[in-house]
Amino acid sequence: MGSRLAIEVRGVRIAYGTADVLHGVTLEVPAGGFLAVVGPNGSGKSTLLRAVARALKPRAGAVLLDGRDVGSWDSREFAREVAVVPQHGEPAFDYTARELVAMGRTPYERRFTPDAGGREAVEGAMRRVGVWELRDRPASTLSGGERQLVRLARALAQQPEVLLLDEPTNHLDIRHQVTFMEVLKGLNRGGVTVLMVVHDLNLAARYADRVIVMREGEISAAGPPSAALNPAVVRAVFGAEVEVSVSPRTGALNVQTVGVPDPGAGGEPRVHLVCGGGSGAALMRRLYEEGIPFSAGVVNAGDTDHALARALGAPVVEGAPYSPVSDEAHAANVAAAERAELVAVCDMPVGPGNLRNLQAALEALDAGVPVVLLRDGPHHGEKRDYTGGAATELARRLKSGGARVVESADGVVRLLAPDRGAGREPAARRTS
Ligand SMILES: Nc1ncnc2c1ncn2[C@@H]1O[C@H](COP(=O)(O)OP(=O)(O)OP(=O)(O)O)[C@@H](O)[C@H]1O
Repeated sequence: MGSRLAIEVRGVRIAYGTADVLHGVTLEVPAGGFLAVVGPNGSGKSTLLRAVARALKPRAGAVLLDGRDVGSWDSREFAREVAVVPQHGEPAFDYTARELVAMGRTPYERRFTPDAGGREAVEGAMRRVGVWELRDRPASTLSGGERQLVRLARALAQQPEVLLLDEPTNHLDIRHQVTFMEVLKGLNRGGVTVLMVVHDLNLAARYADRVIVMREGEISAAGPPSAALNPAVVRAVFGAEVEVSVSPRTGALNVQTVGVPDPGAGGEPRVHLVCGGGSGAALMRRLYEEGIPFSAGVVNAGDTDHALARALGAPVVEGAPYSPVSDEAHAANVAAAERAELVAVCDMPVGPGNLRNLQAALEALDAGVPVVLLRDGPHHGEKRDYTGGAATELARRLKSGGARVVESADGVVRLLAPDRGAGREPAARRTS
C-alpha cells in the first residue's frame, strides 16, 4: 500500500433541492484515523459520506483527500485509494460472490495488461472476511449478512488507503458484527483511514478513535468517544436517556439506554448564561442534569460554549465568529437576560470583543434581575481582564449593585432549586 491519506471536510454545504441538508460541516480524519459518524435518522450522515466519496458535489466548501480537492482527483486514481462499502446496491446481473469481489480490482485493470495481483487479492480478501466458501454462490442466493461481508471483501480487494462505510453492520448477527469490525480495525491498525456511519453507539465507542454526533445537518458534538457520547449529548440529540460505563473486560465505553427524557425538562429559560470559551460548560451540564432550562449569549458561532448550548437544545444569542458583539446581538442578549429569573456571568476571559456581555448583565441587574458571578475557573475570576481595566470596573459595578459571587455550578443550581444543589457547596456569599 502507498502513503497514508487524510480526509478533510471544510465548510461543506449540500442541498438536494433548494434547502441545505448539510449546513457547513467541517471535520478531519487524520491519516490512519478511525472516525465514526452517529446521529438520528435524516441528520445527514449518508450525505456527508457521499460527499467524501465524491458522489455528491458540495454547494459550498470542499472535501480534500491528501490535501487535494476530491473533485480534482483522476477517477481511477481515486478508486485505488478510496473504497466504499455501501448499505445496499448491487449490479443488476446475478454475479457470483467471487465475481463481485473481483470488481474491486477494476481500478487496477488496463486494457492490454492483466491485473497481475488480482487473483490473489480477491482470494486473500475473501478469506480474510470469511466468505471464500461462498465464492461460487450467485449473489442473489446470499443472505443480507453474507452479502454485506462480500461487499467488505470487494472493498479489501481494492487495497485502498481509505475506507468509507455506511452502516456496514446493519444486517449482521453479533458474531459477524464482531468479525466485520475486527477486520476493519485490523485494516485501520495497518494504516487505512476509516470513516464509518453507524447507528450502534457501542460499536462507535468501541472501535473508533473519534466520534462525531450529527444533528440536522450540523455537528453537535465531536471528540473521543467518552466526550462525544456523554449522556447529555445523547439526550439532547437522540432524545434518549443513556448510562455510560466502562467495560471492565475490554475497557471500551458501554452506552446503555435507560429510557426517554422527562418531557417537563424543556420550557422557558430560567437562567441566562453570559459565557464563552468553555467557561459555561460546567454550569450548562449541571442545569441540564437538573432539567433547568437556560439560554446563553452572546456566544460566537464556533465557540465551544455555542456548540454545547446548541447540543443541549438551549436558545443561544449568536454572534459572528471572531467579531465584537453587534448592536443587534447586544439588544437580543439584554432581552434574553431580562426574561430570565437569574443571570449567571461565567468565569470567562473578557476582551474588547465581549465586554458588552458584561454590560448586558449590568442592564439586567438594573432592570431587577438577580445576577451571579461564577468564580469556578482556574484563576477564580482574576487575571481574565484583557480590556485594560474596563471589565474589572464592570464587575465591580455588578457587585456593588448586588450581584453575588458563587463558587461553582452547584451554587447556581441551589439558588434556583434549593432542594437540589444542597450539600454540594456552601451558600452563595454576598460580597461588597
Ligand atoms: N436523494 C435525495 N433527495 C432529496 N432529499 C434527500 C435525498 N437523500 C437524502 N435526502 C434528505 O436529506 C436528509 C439527510 O439524509 P441522509 O440520508 O444523509 O441522512 P442519514 O443521517 O444518513 O439518515 P439515516 O440514519 O436515516 O440513514 C434527509 O432529510 C433526507 O430525507
